[in-house]
Amino acid sequence: MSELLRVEHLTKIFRSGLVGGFEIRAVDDVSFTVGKGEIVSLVGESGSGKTTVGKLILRLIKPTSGRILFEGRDLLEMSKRELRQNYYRQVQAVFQDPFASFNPLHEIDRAFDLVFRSFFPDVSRDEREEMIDDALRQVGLNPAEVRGKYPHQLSGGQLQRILIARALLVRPKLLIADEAVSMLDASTRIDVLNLLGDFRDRYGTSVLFVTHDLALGYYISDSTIIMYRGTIVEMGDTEKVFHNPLHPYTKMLLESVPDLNVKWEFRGIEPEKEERGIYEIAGCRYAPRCPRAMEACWKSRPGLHEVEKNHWVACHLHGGG
Ligand SMILES: Nc1ncnc2c1ncn2[C@@H]1O[C@H](COP(=O)(O)OP(=O)(O)OP(=O)(O)O)[C@@H](O)[C@H]1O
Repeated sequence: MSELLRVEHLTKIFRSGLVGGFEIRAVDDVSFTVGKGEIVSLVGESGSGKTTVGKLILRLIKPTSGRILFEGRDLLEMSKRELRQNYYRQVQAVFQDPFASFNPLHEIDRAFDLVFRSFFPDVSRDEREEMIDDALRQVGLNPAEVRGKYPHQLSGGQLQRILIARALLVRPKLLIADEAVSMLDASTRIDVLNLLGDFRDRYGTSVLFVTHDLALGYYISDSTIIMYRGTIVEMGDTEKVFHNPLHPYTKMLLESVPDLNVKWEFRGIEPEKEERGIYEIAGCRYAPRCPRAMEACWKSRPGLHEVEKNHWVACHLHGGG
């Protein structure tokens, strides 16, 4: 599979407070690739840095260090004009809350205005109407039922489909879907996920699927990246990561995926985690929570190590030295 996106040693440090403030390494030395037509899930709990990675790729924020290459071109070397005219035609995004993406005072049709102004300024009115109808049909909506409606007259699933229709209208090479199905009910969620898979199969669209939900990641992706506190702890072919998880954090995550045979039970409330301490640890950031932490885990940060073809893990238990 040829490469579309390459992220190299990406780091983003946020500084919190002025005097006596501290640094949050939201993304810390993260490297991975997304192939053409590949669906990659970026999985991790809240605060692991997933959204920050997505924002860096969308160039909404600048990295502290590291590079992002799209088809070999360094994003930092692209001018604002190039980003607007070329990059955003190739890289589109859909976010979590569909309601937040629409102006409640405007008909949903207005959501397409910017796309047409930016990328199809010369199409006629009739062509434009036809393109919107066609895009809506492609995401399983009946144009007659949704056009001319206000956001409050449609469901979250319908609005999210409209946003996906808008993103896919420009036939991007990469779609960043950041918790894009999290707010939908279970059956709509699968429909929307299937839609992403369908687009990949039809048009070769690559997808970076950002989620905290392992089951959804497993369902849709070819490759999986597991993040913990800004770092990648394990990544590789989805089947390998899920069926042969090696990092204690991945194992813990997989054990906590609800299973029909396991009933939820109260296990006490986890104490508040000390954010500051975690970012200052010299070794593995997972060490404070890891049941198998050894001396080395506190002293040095394990690097990603290829344990089998297309399966990497950053753990001292598995040779990451
Ligand atoms: N603009 C910002 N300023 C300061 N800290 C930030 C900023 N954006 C994110 N962070 C911090 O960076 C860390 C990673 O945040 P990020 O939103 O990328 O995580 P996430 O994995 O996407 O979590 P969630 O699923 O809750 O959105 C968090 O500790 C967060 O508080």
